[in-house]
Amino acid sequence: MLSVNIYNNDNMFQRVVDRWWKESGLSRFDVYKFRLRRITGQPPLTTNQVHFIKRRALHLSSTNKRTVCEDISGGQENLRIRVINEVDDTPAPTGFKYTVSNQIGEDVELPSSASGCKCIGTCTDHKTCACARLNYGSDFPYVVQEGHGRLLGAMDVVYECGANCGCGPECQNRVSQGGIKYQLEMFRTPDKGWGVRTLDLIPPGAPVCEYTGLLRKTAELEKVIANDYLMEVDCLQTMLGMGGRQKRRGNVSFRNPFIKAEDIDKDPEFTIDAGSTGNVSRFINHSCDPNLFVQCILSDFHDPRLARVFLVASDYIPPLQELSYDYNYALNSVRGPDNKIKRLSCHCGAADCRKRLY
Ligand SMILES: C[S@@+](CC[C@H](N)C(=O)[O-])C[C@H]1O[C@@H](n2cnc3c(N)ncnc32)[C@H](O)[C@@H]1O
Repeated sequence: MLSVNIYNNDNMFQRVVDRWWKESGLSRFDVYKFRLRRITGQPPLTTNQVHFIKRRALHLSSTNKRTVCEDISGGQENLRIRVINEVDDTPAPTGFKYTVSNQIGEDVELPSSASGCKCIGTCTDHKTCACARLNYGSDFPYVVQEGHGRLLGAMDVVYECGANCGCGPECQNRVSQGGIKYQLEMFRTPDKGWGVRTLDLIPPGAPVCEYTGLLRKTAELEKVIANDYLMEVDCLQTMLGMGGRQKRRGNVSFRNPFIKAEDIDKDPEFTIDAGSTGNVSRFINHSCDPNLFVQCILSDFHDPRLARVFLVASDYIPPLQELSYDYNYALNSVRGPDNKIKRLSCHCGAADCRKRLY
């Protein structure tokens, strides 16, 4: 008989493993799942701090939590994002302006909007939806169940419906649009500053949040003081197999009219700078064994150099688990103002941690 110990606050609960099985995760890793059974006579796995609430699988009440901010978004997100500090006396972060969508830098010119599809209401037929047909496999990239959409797999780029499409906001090809859909919480970590965790169960493929900030030319960033909140928009490089933050299928053909192949630079032309303005994504830490991946999405316009960047669940993420993605820095690639190589130790705690972020 196999049993496991579950720790919740100071309590230890032992459960029998009833059944276990293997599933394929989105990133093609094997995921082992265990169905647990309470031993006869044991108390249920719940404390007075833990409640089950409808779809929101697990929600910690605030009784023994120190809330330092009721909503870091100041009411801008659909769901409030509480900030908790049970570690030290650091107050909620300030010094940045919360923004739910990208701010456009002065020298950045946005392309004109894509023409969009001619569907009405909601797009249902991938053969006739002009946006669906731009995707790998000429299909809709998402499955939508009970109002929640999930990507079928990581893609070089996802084409969603946008501003000039005939369909409306309920369309199944607009899953990333309309703000956050899972309850998130910011919390103070012992060794990584602030971090973000989910209070909901997030299924694999679900877009969790957009990485927002000031969209600026990467070259311009050399003139300003570096910060820890930069995200290069490397959609084009990913599409062309020139690198990029995450492993991709690498099977999307390059057929974008905006850019001539000979003009393409190895380095992304644009970067989202969340140093002074951004959203909850700027607080998501790095892990060498992450539960989110970076996904570029095109909707209103189709220039991949200016794609929107999302963090998407790579697996089931249970309530209270910290969210993380792989920052994917090249080792020794970060230099200080004195031009000396900077090093930053990694505290992600993964079994196969690479020990350094950069
Ligand atoms: C984008 S910010 C993430 C939010 C940050 N923790 C905060 O408090 O604002 C990136 C910075 O967080 C810290 N960080 C993120 N992941 C880390 C990790 N795995 N180990 C150590 N520090 C980490 C590093 O200081 C890094 O430069």
